[in-house]
Amino acid sequence: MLDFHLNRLQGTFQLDATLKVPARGVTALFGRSGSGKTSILRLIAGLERLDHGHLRLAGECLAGGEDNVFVPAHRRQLGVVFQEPRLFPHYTVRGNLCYGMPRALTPGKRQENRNRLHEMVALLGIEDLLARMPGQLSGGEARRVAIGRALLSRPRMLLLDEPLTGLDGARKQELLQYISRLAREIEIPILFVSHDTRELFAVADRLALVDNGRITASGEIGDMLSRLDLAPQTGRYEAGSLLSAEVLSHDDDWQLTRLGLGAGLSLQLARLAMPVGRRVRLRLRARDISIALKTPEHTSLRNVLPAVIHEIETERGHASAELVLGIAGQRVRARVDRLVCQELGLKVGLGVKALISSVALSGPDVISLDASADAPEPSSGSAAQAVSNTASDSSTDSSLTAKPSAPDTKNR
Ligand SMILES: Nc1ncnc2c1ncn2[C@@H]1O[C@H](COP(=O)(O)OP(=O)(O)OP(=O)(O)O)[C@@H](O)[C@H]1O
Repeated sequence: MLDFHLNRLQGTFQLDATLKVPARGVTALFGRSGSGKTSILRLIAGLERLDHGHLRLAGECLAGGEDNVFVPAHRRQLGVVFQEPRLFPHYTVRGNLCYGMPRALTPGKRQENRNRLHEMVALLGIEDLLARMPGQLSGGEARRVAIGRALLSRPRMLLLDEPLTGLDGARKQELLQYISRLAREIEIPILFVSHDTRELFAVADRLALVDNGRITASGEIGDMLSRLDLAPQTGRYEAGSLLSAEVLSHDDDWQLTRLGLGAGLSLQLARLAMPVGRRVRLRLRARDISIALKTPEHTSLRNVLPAVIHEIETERGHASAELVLGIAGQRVRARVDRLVCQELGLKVGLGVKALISSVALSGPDVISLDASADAPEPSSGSAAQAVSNTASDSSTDSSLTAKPSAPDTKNR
């Protein structure tokens, strides 16, 4: 477990952030540009000193505390990837990758290191770069090498600050999947900063909201996204929910897949190239859900799910109302016109039907949760592209401001 209270005045900016991060899984720091995310990572990495507070990792105090300790950055054993990859300029790419790898004193361990290096090089697609010097790399190539070096060092924690910026779509998806898989396989905390909500949906287990130097709320990502009181921070326009589901069946004739949500309920969407039984995380946008009082007849909508209204939030001056529905025991956000809310007599506790178009759900909204790196199940037809598990490069749907800064950072 990582546990911190980081207090530091930098210029006129007061950082005062408190958080506990479990030993396992990915915690995303999310907040506007200038809210303090990078400052938090720099303090944890040991690149800056605290004014007050403490930083403990697995029970060991790395900074602050009663004795005001300061373990230098290179002794913290953290894997750090910041926006600017800082590679050792006099080492080749191979030298950079091997630099932090654990010492191998037996032939077995040496072989293990070779295997890990080989696997990482293939994953990052940097086979042809191994003999090059950092000065001969493009920005995206240098980023990949920095990620590889951080992961190969067997860190006690990973700090990733916008690690995928500048990578192309396919490479970004592979790395996101890898990070997500890694997080489920290894028992170290991962702190991930990104302004791209799709990246966060793909990898984060928990979300910590950063605002003006403080962590204002934190929790399991699905819960956080479905909390209406956090809507101003988590984003209104692209508001949605993350649901747990499982691939139940495929219909190859009609190129459809059925996902089980639990409690005997299921959803249909375009054919996914994932095997039956695969556990997934499904992203549902609030604006893609309509409400009816009973099951409509003769409709093109394939997904009609019984739901109960848990919360309603209407705001004068807004055309829409925000709802939180309970569907198969999961919290799902929906958005309808305020007028419709009144006309249908929607109120907390009312049983309704949630209508979801299968067209609104696409492959990138479905993220595999299983650790296995098995190749996606082959699929014919256009839906084969639905295998892509997460963000596309072409758009980000964060309602928050993308950040422009590239702080002066060191990788080690
Ligand atoms: N060395 C410094 N001296 C003075 N102020 C600083 C220093 N470093 C950062 N700041 C200020 O601290 C605040 C937080 O910066 P930080 O880089 O942590 O934000 P961020 O949330 O990571 O932003 P972004 O998403 O744009 O990267 C900003 O107001 C920034 O101007």
